[in-house]
Amino acid sequence: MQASKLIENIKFKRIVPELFEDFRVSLLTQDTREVIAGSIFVAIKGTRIDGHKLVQEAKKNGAAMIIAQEPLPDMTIPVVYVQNTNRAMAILSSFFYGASSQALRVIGVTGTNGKTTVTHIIEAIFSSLNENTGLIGTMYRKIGDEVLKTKNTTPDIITLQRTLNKMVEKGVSTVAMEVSSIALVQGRVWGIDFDVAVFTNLTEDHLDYHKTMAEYAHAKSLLFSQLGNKYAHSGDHKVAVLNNDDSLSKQLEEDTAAEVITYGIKNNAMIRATNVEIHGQGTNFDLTVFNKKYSVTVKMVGMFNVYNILAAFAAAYACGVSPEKIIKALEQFSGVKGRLQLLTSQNKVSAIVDYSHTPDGLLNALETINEFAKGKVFCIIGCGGDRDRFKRPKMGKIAVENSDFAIFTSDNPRSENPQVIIDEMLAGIPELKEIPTFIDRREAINFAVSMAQPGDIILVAGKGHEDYQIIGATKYHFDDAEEVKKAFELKEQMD
Ligand SMILES: CC(=O)N[C@H]1[C@@H](OP(=O)(O)OP(=O)(O)OC[C@H]2O[C@@H](n3ccc(=O)[nH]c3=O)[C@H](O)[C@@H]2O)O[C@H](CO)[C@@H](O)[C@@H]1O[C@H](C)C(=O)N[C@@H](C)C(=O)N[C@H](CCC(=O)O)C(=O)O
Ligand SMILES: Nc1ncnc2c1ncn2[C@@H]1O[C@H](COP(=O)(O)OP(=O)(O)OP(=O)(O)O)[C@@H](O)[C@H]1O
Ligand SMILES: N[C@H](CCC[C@H](N)C(=O)O)C(=O)O
Ligand SMILES: [Mg+2]
Repeated sequence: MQASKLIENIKFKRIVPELFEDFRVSLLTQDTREVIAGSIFVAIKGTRIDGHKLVQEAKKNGAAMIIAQEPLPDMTIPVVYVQNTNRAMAILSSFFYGASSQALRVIGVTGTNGKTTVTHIIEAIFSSLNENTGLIGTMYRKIGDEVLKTKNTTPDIITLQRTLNKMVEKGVSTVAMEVSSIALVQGRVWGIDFDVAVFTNLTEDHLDYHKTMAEYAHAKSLLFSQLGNKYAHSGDHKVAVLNNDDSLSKQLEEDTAAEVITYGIKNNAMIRATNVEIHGQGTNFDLTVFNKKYSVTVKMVGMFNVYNILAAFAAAYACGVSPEKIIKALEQFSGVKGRLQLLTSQNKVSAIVDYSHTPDGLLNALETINEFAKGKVFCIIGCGGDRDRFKRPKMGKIAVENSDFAIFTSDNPRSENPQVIIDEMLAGIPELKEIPTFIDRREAINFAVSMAQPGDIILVAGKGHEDYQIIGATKYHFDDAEEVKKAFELKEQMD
């Protein structure tokens, strides 16, 4: 695509110099490290770095044009001044990468907990129909069977548009995508044509970023207010999938112009589960789809997973998939790595690796485990550094009150002092209770495994699928499931 043609898509701009030699754009990027000859570099003012300060580096690396919102010294390459480079990046990337979301069925999932799980269930449903699927989220980006690494749960808009473009090339038809509140606020999904928007729940997290629960709720609502504001005649039918048991859904229903489909357990809903029975190996429930009833058995456990299943069911149903086909896929689905992942030692001690890293997530995981635990429940928990501090005392309290034996340790301390994080967790405990604490997560796991007796369950919470631990600025290899297996082996050798 020619540069002149691409920048035509921005209405209000000033080009310096006004007349420039046109060129074929090789790449559109906001990152100097990606720039190649013939690139357009978009200068973004980030939280750490101001891209405007890197324009010389971009030029040195081959950039042929700069998009900026602040005055730059004479550049000798054309500079397009716009009011907001973030918005310009969203517009340009949509045109440069062929507005691929319009050619795909895009299902966006937002909410504090359950996004990764719901997107995986949705992917499994559409794969079972022999569709070529795409998935974008915390763990990876997946194009069919190809797995691509990812930095953020919801990538920046250029990476996102590039990924969707690749999905179209590879024949993907349906994409399940996690949409984080931070991404919504930062405009990382501006211009994405969602077909279905799913809301899981809203509980406390990310208050370091959003400051108040009201702002956090507003961020989530953007996915719904941006959905379905035009009614196309081509059957391009937008649907909002809302959780009737979460009070925010009323607000989201008001925010969207799309048709709404509700799900729930406690309150009446269009898609509803009743008679839920959870046992060690899975869950049974009755599913009412409008007025029709089905009986369902799934391999996943936990009341919260019934919500996740209902959310995914409603999303697929909204796309016209029959209940029978959805149920068949649900019954096959065995869960997501690091979400209530069960490991058992030869001497019958169980460990569950789970990604619960919010107060609500931790409470849900512990409540589920307590439902089927025969022996004692251990809970190994830490809280991430450089993230919401307010959740630390709450998570400490939840761990102590809902397990027989809580052990506090480090999650990803990042730039913070790990002992300070542990002390903030200890501050949430009402009485002066003796809690074993280990800065070293491996030691915490070994300690719990050495203490546990046959029949006991050890919840290793907070890091789920993560195969790293970030201490300071260094990312070390660390995998909870691997560590548990090693600790089990060590114990078996000693016994
Ligand atoms: C606080 C935050 O949200 N930061 C995000 C933000 O980065 P930033 O504003 O700090 O960017 P920056 O590092 O200052 O860089 C500014 C600009 O300079 C450019 N740059 C930078 C360095 C360089 O050498 N060359 C260069 O060109 C960068 O490409 C960027 O355009 O924009 C980046 C691109 O979109 C994101 O990758 C980055 O996410 C960081 C890694 C992060 O940790 N974010 C977390 C808080 C987050 O977004 N989490 C959510 C929710 C998670 C969940 O609940 O599941 C997520 O969606 O991941
Ligand atoms: N619907 C739910 N309600 C409450 N807790 C849940 C729900 N689903 C999952 N959880 C808990 O939250 C943890 C994280 O689940 P999941 O990864 O699906 O959420 P997520 O929204 O993608 O999280 P993240 O914001 O980190 O990407 C799980 O390990 C589980 O303990
Ligand atoms: N998406 C969440 C994941 C938290 C996972 C936890 N292990 C941590 O590092 O705090 C975040 O970035 O806040
Ligand atoms: Mg996720």
